[in-house]
Amino acid sequence: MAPVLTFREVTRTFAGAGGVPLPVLRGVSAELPAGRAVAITGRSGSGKSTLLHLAAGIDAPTSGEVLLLGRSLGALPDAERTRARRDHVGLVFQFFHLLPHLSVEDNVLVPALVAGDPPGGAAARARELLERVGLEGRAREAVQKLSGGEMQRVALCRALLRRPKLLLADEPTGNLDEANGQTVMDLLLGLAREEGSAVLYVTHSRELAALADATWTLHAGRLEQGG
Ligand SMILES: Nc1ncnc2c1ncn2[C@@H]1O[C@H](COP(=O)(O)OP(=O)(O)OP(=O)(O)O)[C@@H](O)[C@H]1O
Repeated sequence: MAPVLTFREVTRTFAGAGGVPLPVLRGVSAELPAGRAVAITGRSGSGKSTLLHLAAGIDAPTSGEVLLLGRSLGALPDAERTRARRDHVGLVFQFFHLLPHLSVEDNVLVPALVAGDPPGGAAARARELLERVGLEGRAREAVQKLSGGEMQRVALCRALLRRPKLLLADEPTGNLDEANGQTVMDLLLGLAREEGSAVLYVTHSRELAALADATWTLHAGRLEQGG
């Protein structure tokens, strides 16, 4: 079985100040097998978010390949790349990116709406996920009334709604206090494990990185793998 995610000799160079090339990733190769959780660590500016954006197909490598379930994202036509992302990748961000005026439940349902899934099945799945994160009683409330930790739990349900093979999270606890961050991280990893989703998450916290099965540390454009 192909790994969920493969980086093959990936480089990413940006145009830096004054147009000077800024090589952020200098040849990164790594594989994320199904069901594994990996934490990306490294100093500020080491390329953690860049790596995550490449995994999501939001950004493209300067050279090398990113493969999702064995298919090279760069080789896919735009529409197929979008579909691959929609069908197989769930995203969780630091600032939640929820639609403030919609209800909790409708926020969770957005990916099903975008994909044109049958509404009945999606609604049942949304309720099941909200129950698992302890928000079943809040389903009809406007999401903007929730606390930060609650909002991130909603965002987690949204990301998992369509049973993605890959869950990507960019500092999912970066905007939460320590206790809320721990709760969200426990839920994120616990639910992903139950669902069989592989997880790649960026964190600055050593404690939260230690919850993963492995760590990938970025340093000087290279990736070091740790147990
Ligand atoms: N679109 C872009 N254009 C130019 N430079 C960029 C772009 N995106 C990222 N960079 C640069 O690439 C480097 C790595 O950025 P990235 O956001 O991946 O780092 P990070 O490790 O996630 O940092 P942090 O921990 O501070 O969030 C930084 O120097 C950043 O300024």
